Amino acid sequence: MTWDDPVPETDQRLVAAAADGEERAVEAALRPKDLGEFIGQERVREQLDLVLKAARQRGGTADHVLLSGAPGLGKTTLSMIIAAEMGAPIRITSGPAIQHAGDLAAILSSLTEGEVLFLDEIHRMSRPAEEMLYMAMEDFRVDVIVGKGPGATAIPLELPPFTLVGATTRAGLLPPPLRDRFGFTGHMEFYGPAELERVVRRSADLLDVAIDPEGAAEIAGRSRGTPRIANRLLRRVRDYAQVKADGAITREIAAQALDVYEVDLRGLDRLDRAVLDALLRLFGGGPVGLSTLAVAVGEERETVEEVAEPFLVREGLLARTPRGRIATPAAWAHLGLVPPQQSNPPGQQGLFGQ
Ligand SMILES: Nc1ncnc2c1ncn2[C@@H]1O[C@H](COP(=O)(O)OP(=O)(O)OP(=O)(O)O)[C@@H](O)[C@H]1O
Repeated sequence: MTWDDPVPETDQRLVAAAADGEERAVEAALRPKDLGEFIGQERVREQLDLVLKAARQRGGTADHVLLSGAPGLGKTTLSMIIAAEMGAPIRITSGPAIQHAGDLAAILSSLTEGEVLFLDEIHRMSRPAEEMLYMAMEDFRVDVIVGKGPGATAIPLELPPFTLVGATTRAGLLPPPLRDRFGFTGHMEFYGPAELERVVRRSADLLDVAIDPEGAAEIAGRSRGTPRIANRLLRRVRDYAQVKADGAITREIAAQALDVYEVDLRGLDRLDRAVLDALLRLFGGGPVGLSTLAVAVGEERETVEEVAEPFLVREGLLARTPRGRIATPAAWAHLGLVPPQQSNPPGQQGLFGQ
């Protein structure tokens, strides 16, 4: 596997959606092996099931598949399931690992018939590689350039039919000619609490950890809609249950453990809460500029903007406005604080109606 990029420090948080190589190795044991085992994502699952069944009935290779969605929602898992359902081997690489068109040519020319090529972070591939991929996807052919300058010649190379599974967190960044060459695009959504609870119970089963439904629900509720985070929290709660109790996970044990790890009931961690806390206590709920907020929290501007804010916005706790960041009523409620009295004329909803 080539997930070569180092995970930034801020992504080493317990609630980060990204994973490093070590974690991916641990995750391998928890991956569902077929579509029936894959929890949630009903629509994508159903559509993919049809695509794969039809390809199998025709005795051919499945169409190229593009999976988009946030990290940790199961794109890699689905690509492995596609290969398994087609009875085909899978090759895994990523956009950033393909710097030159030659890197891609080497991979493509070594594929066997029907093989699945999983290209993670496909939006981060180099432009020449991307252009080579167009032809490979459409005509199962690449032009290998031999030599340099005016004497360079293109030698056409036939490829066996293969299925490309591209994964991206940013479907909008893909050039339309690339997007159009996928026969099927599946958009992965964040998971609901009931689905995450199933993920936790299934993983606990595989890890041979006793957990009751309330314990699973407690972990699910703090997992930010993301199976990867649910599995990671489960592993930390398992440690706690083993050291501090009899190993079994109940609601109480899960809550105690996640309090120790500073992951709150809604899945906010220390950084998220620090941002909200500063916004509410120091700036009365805003509006306040991003730079000022970052200084108040003692973090880089980018950290606040790219690491903390997306989840706070998604949760409806913070809003980005042209005049600065503002807290929503839910943010006051979440931190157990009372918004300051407003002196606005009747009909205006305080800070939020401005
Ligand atoms: N639907 C699901 N049911 C059960 N477990 C799941 C599901 N989706 C993901 N997981 C688990 O979550 C973890 C992360 O999944 P996966 O690596 O497939 O995510 P990803 O979307 O490819 O992430 P990235 O974008 O970072 O590569 C794995 O351990 C996987 O088993």
